[in-house]
Amino acid sequence: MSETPRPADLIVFGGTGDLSMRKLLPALYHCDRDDRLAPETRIITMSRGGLDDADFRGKVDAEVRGYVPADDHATWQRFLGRLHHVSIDVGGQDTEGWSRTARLLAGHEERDRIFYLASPPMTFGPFCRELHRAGLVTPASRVVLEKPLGRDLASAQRINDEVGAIFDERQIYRIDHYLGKETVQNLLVLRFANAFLEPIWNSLWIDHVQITAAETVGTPGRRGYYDHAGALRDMVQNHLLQLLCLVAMEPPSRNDRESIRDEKVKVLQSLRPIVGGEVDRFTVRGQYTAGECDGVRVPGYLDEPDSTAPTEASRRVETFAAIRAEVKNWRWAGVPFYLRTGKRMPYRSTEIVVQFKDVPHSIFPGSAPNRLVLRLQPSEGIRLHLMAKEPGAGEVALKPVPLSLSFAETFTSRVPEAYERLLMDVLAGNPTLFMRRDEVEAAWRWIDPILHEWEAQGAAPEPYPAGSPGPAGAHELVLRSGRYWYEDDLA
Ligand SMILES: NC(=O)C1=CN([C@@H]2O[C@H](COP(=O)(O)OP(=O)(O)OC[C@H]3O[C@@H](n4cnc5c(N)ncnc54)[C@H](OP(=O)(O)O)[C@@H]3O)[C@@H](O)[C@H]2O)C=CC1
Ligand SMILES: O=C1O[C@H](COP(=O)(O)O)[C@@H](O)[C@H](O)[C@H]1O
Repeated sequence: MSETPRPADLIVFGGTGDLSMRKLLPALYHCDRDDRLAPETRIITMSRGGLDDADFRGKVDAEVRGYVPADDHATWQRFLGRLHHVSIDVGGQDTEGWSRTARLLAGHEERDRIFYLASPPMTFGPFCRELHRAGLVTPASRVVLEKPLGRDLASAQRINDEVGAIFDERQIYRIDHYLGKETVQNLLVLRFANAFLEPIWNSLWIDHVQITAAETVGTPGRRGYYDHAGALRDMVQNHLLQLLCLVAMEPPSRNDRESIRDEKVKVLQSLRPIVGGEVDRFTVRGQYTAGECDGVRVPGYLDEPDSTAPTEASRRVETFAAIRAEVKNWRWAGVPFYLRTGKRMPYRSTEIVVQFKDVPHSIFPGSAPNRLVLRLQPSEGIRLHLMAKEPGAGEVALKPVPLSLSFAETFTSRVPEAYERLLMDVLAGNPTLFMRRDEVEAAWRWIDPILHEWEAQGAAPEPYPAGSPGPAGAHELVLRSGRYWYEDDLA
């Protein structure tokens, strides 16, 4: 039986940004529609845009409507009624914004108070300090920090210190929305609730692993954020490394937040550092130029529509990154983990491909190694590529055939968006699927030398046309060891 939701005030800092409009507000609407928000729960958003409640509701009505089902007018109106907006310039000595926030929150100190920081990471410290100064942190407060936490190890440590000066670690929820995706949670179930995989889940049987997060979207309107992030900080440091951890981790002793997080940290600490001259051999960076994506002609990164003009930072930022990583431990010695992510790729797909080794001695011509594909999105599912005999008499002819599990076909209930799950976990005070400080910092420790080398070189990334599967260097990265990317699983 589901618990009755408790009334809460959810304060979303960065409430007019891309994340809020595309993901958070649609997810909250779905929660509302499923009666998972208490009637009194309010969503108070903040930005510098000078909007009031009515302006903001109008903006959401116009912009978020496209991301949610248009079937329930009454629920939509109820949802709009929960929204409030405070115009505030954090870090800009804005006292009026904080006074208005205090007036809105006054009298509701007993409620759960969630501060969701959906804003650039450099605003996290100032926001927490100003929040504390305004006297708005209650014992029932929690703070959610979006990724990437900082832009390198030093800034991540500083932000962790700054936020930690105001909130206890138990009140801090470091979000990586990939951990809320159904297939990602299913990866743990697949590995640790089935006996057959564990004996072959190692370097004796596995040749290599590919983790791809390909997007068709570009970065229109996000130059302010993206020029200072790039694909390595935006996707690899967090989402892709989290996926790598879940594939590579040892079986935890319990399904609880500390046991799982302990095992993930061990993987991050076992990653072989990529330093100095190795960076050119083991990493690739690209930036999209104009091309055709999803059948539409789109501009290159530098010509994306934005309120600010491209700068030198825009020219150097990567919208595609690929890395050959290695986990230096007994289980994974010699097994490359290829990671890649890119904007304006030919398809939207996030997949983990586990490529097994070939049979030690083949008695049939045309055999190919088995491959396990975990598809995170779209159409979540698991596929195992096996060899089978083509029916017929005469010579045995082999054919690779997939054994497929589609979640949509197997389970009738709607697969919730990752943010729905995670927002509900924050409201319920459950931090299991959130990252611990040492985990985030261990990821930065591995990423830092790559960033430093790229920055020291100062070179522009390799161009690739929008709608293509990334720069030529990405193919050379895998080809050097006689491998290739599995595009056919993704398309
Ligand atoms: N977009 C996405 O799909 C995802 C984004 N994220 C993370 O979420 C964060 C935000 O990303 P995104 O939404 O794309 O960024 P945007 O640039 O689109 O939005 C940033 C938001 O923060 C507000 N803001 C920035 N500085 C201040 C300030 N000093 N005072 C008040 N408000 C401020 C902006 O409002 P205004 O400028 O009007 O003040 C805007 O609402 C980033 O850390 C990103 O990594 C994480 C997962 C997915
Ligand atoms: O964190 C981010 O994720 C999105 C991709 O998320 P997905 O759930 O659609 O795979 C990405 O577009 C964005 O740049 C990044 O900040």
